[in-house]
Amino acid sequence: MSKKILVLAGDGIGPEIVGEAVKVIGVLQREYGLDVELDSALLGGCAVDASGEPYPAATQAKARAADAVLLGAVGGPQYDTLPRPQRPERGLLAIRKDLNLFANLRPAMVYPQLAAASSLKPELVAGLDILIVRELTGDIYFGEPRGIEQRNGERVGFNTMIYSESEIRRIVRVAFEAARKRGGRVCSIDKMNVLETTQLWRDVAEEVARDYADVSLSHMLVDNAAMQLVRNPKQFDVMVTGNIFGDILSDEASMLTGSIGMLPSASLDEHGKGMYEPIHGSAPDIAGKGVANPLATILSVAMMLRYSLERADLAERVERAVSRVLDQGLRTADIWSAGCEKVGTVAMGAAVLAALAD
Ligand SMILES: NC(=O)c1ccc[n+]([C@@H]2O[C@H](COP(=O)([O-])OP(=O)(O)OC[C@H]3O[C@@H](n4cnc5c(N)ncnc54)[C@H](O)[C@@H]3O)[C@@H](O)[C@H]2O)c1
Ligand SMILES: CC(C)[C@H](C(=O)O)[C@@H](O)C(=O)O
Ligand SMILES: [Mg+2]
Repeated sequence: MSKKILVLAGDGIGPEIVGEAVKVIGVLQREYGLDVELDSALLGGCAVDASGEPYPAATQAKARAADAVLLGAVGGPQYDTLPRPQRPERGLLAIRKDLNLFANLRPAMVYPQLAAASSLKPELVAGLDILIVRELTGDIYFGEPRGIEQRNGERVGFNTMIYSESEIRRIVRVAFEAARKRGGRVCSIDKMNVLETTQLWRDVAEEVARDYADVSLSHMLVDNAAMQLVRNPKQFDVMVTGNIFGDILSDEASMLTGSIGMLPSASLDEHGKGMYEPIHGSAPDIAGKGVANPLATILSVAMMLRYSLERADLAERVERAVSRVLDQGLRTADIWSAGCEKVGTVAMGAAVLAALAD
């Protein structure tokens, strides 16, 4: 039976980059026997515009019924003054929570062709291949109480950082399982010197490690981890951390690879259902200009093929095609360097389509 993919283009550059990724899926369907049905729905600002809600019931029903979801990005300055429940980002958090997508895999890999595009020296990043495993449905993002209120004659803002041991255990297990198939090393990132939540995180990580004699576990405080990522990023194999630290560290790691426009992600539940999206946002500063890099979204399709559609062969085909267009010297503006050919979103997508046959 065909698998169902729900496409949520979202806002800003979302429709531009998702357009190219959907063309890739189309070629895989027509020429490589990928058996999927595509449907689409609204999430984020476009959904607010249409229905007043960022995660409408119609989208929820389709998302629950889908085997995998492909998302562009949501948000934009025009929505930043809306009441919080109507903000596009709330829609994104709601779909992650609703589908129980607790395991966010954010690989940061440096393509050899792009080592010079990194903001670090090429020798520091050449060959870099790290996996950030970010918990996605807990932490300060979802903790209650939260709010802004008057206390003693002034406004105070507050959020709650909270993790249960079962939430920590299941994400740390994901990291250990991934490490087993890679370099065999997990570094757990916390702030246990200050925060009780992350003391528990460290304790549970140690407990999980007892079941994985073949994988080594180390710990690092998050401030040091942020520094080590730019000092010597190749020391890491798998990094596992909570929602807020993972958000920040994965954007930092993206620049090691040349551009945030290169980093895909998979957000998975316990059963292999997933949502796939680039880690970047809706990039309002370049939306509508046809210059956004579609490769993170196309590489997110590769992750979907691997994790939700059981087509690792096609995932490799897509990843090879991306590497091939980089070999050809084609670059969107964010990864451009002297001597390369600058192309826009559609031309980059077309080049990947052509390279699929290689
Ligand atoms: N998953 C998501 O949907 C998601 C993620 C992050 C931010 N956002 C939202 O996106 C909006 C903009 O946020 P921001 O500006 O902080 O982050 P952003 O990631 O959208 O943009 C940061 C910078 O990176 C550039 N950039 C991002 N993606 C690119 C691509 N594919 N090609 C070339 N350049 C790219 C942008 O032009 C910008 O200069 C906000 O509303 C934010 O909430 C959404
Ligand atoms: C838009 C925002 C809610 C989101 C997050 O913080 O998780 C984004 O930054 C991401 O990394 O996917
Ligand atoms: Mg982020």
